[in-house]
Amino acid sequence: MTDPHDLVEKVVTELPAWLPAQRWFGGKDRPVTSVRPLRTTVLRGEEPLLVHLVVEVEQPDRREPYQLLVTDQVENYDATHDAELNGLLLDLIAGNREVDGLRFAHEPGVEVQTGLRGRAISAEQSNTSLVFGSQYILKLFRKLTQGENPDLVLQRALHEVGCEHIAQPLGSITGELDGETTTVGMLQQFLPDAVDGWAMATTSVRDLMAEGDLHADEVGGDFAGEAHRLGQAVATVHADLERALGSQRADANDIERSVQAMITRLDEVAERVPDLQPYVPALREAFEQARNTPGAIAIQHIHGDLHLGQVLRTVHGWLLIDFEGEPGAPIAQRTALRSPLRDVAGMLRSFDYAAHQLLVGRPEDHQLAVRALEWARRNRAAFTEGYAEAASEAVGDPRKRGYLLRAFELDKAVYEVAYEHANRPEWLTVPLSSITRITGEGAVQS
Ligand SMILES: Nc1ncnc2c1ncn2[C@@H]1O[C@H](COP(=O)(O)OP(=O)(O)O)[C@@H](O)[C@H]1O
Ligand SMILES: O=P(O)(O)O[C@H]1O[C@H](CO)[C@@H](O[C@H]2O[C@H](CO)[C@@H](O)[C@H](O)[C@H]2O)[C@H](O)[C@H]1O
Repeated sequence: MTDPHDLVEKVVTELPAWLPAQRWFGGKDRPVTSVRPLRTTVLRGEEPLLVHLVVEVEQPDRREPYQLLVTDQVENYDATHDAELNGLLLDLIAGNREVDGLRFAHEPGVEVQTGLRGRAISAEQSNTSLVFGSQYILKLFRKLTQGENPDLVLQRALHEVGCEHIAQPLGSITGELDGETTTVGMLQQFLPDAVDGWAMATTSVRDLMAEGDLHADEVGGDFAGEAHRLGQAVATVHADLERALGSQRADANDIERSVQAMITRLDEVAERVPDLQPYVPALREAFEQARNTPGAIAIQHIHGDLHLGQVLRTVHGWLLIDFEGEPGAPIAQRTALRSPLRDVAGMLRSFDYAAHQLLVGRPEDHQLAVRALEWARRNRAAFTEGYAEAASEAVGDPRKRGYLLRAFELDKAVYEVAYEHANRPEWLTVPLSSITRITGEGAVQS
C-alpha cells in the first residue's frame, strides 16, 4: 500500500512537467523552475488515497500557491477525475468536518445531501468545478489567494439581500495559507437547465452568418431581446451589491490611481506581447482621457471579470457566476471598490468577442465581417439600454460616461491580449482588432 507522503513526494517531482499542460494553470507562458509542497492533508489514508495538497510553484518572475487533490488511483494522480473520491468532499461539507486544519462547512441552515458522486466538468476554466447529481456544484480554486475569496464573499452578501440573479451559496472549504484563513472551495446550487451566455450568443452569430444577405434583426436567432434582459440583470446585481456592501463617490485620487493602473498594465503587457506595441500611444491617450469624465463617479464592489461565459440563462432569467475577478490580476485590485462600468465594459467586449470569434483563421470575407460588426453593435446597444433602464441612481446611464466606458473597454482588451497570448495565441487577433476599431473611432462624447 502506498504511503500518502511517498505519493506526495512522487507527485511533486512530476509537477513541473504536468502543470503547464493543465488548462487552469495560470503560468503556461513561462517555465516552471520548481515546485515545493506547502501543506499536505490526508483526507483518506487507505486505498484509494485522497490527499489535499497545496504547493508553491516557482517560475522565473513569480511564486504562487496552487491547490491539488491527488490519489494513487488515476493516471496523472489528479483525484478530481475520480467521481467516488470527489463524493468524499461533499460528505465532509455536509458533516461540517475539519481535517487537520482544512475546514469543510455548509452555510448556516443549509442541509447538504451525502453519498453523491462528483463529476469534474470539462470546461475551459481557470478552476476545477465538480458537479454532484443535479443539485450541487463545488468549485475548487486552483491558484490560491490568501484570505477569503471574493467569489464567496460577494455571493454570500448578495444572497443575504435576496439577489435573484445568483446561484445560492451552500458551503465552503477553507484552509490556511501563510497564517491566514483562505477559501479553497465553494459549494453552490447547480442549475441543470442553464445555458451559458457565450453558447447562446455564438449560436445567434452562427445563424446570422448562415444567412449572408439578412440583417441581425431579420434572422430567427436574434439575441437582442436577451442582451437587453441581461443588461437589466447586471444593473440589478450592481444595485444589490450596493445595497449589501455600500458604495462611495470616487475622488480625484481614486480616478488618478485607476488611470495609472491602466497605463501600468498597458506597459507591462506591451513589453510581453510585441503585437500590442503599435497601439500603445493611442491606448495611453484613451486612458488619460478618462480623467475628463464629468460628474461624480460611484465606486463599489463589482463582478470584476464579467463576460458572456459568466452568465447563465435559466428558465427564470439571467444569473451571474464567478465573482472572483480577473484571475490574472493582483488580489488588492480584485477586491478594491471600482466603477460598475467596468463590468458593463467587460460585457461589451464579450459581444465583440462572440461576433468575431467565428472569423478567426478564416480567409478574409468582407460580407461576414460587416455582419459580425452589425451583430456586435446591435447587441451592445440592447445590453446598454437594458442596463440604463435598471441602473441605480448613483451609477446612472453608461452612455453618458463615454470617456470612462471607452477607457475601461480598452483596458479590458489589453488584459485580453495578455490572456490570449498566454492561453489561446490564435485568438490574439480578436482583442487586437477591437483595439484598432475602438481607437480608430476617435473621441467620444462626454
Ligand atoms: N450554479 C451553476 N449552475 C450550472 N452551471 C454552472 C454553475 N456555476 C458554474 N457553472 C458552469 O461551470 C463553469 C465554470 O464555472 P466558473 O465559476 O466560471 O469557474 P471558473 O472560475 O473556473 O471560470 C461555467 O462556465 C458554467 O458553465
Ligand atoms: O472565465 P474565466 O474566469 O476563466 O475568465 C478567463 O477566461 C475567459 C475565456 O474563457 C476570458 O474571456 C475572454 O474570452 C471569452 C470567450 O471565450 C469572451 O467571452 C470574453 O469576453 C473574453 O474576455 C477572460 O477574459 C479570462 O479572465
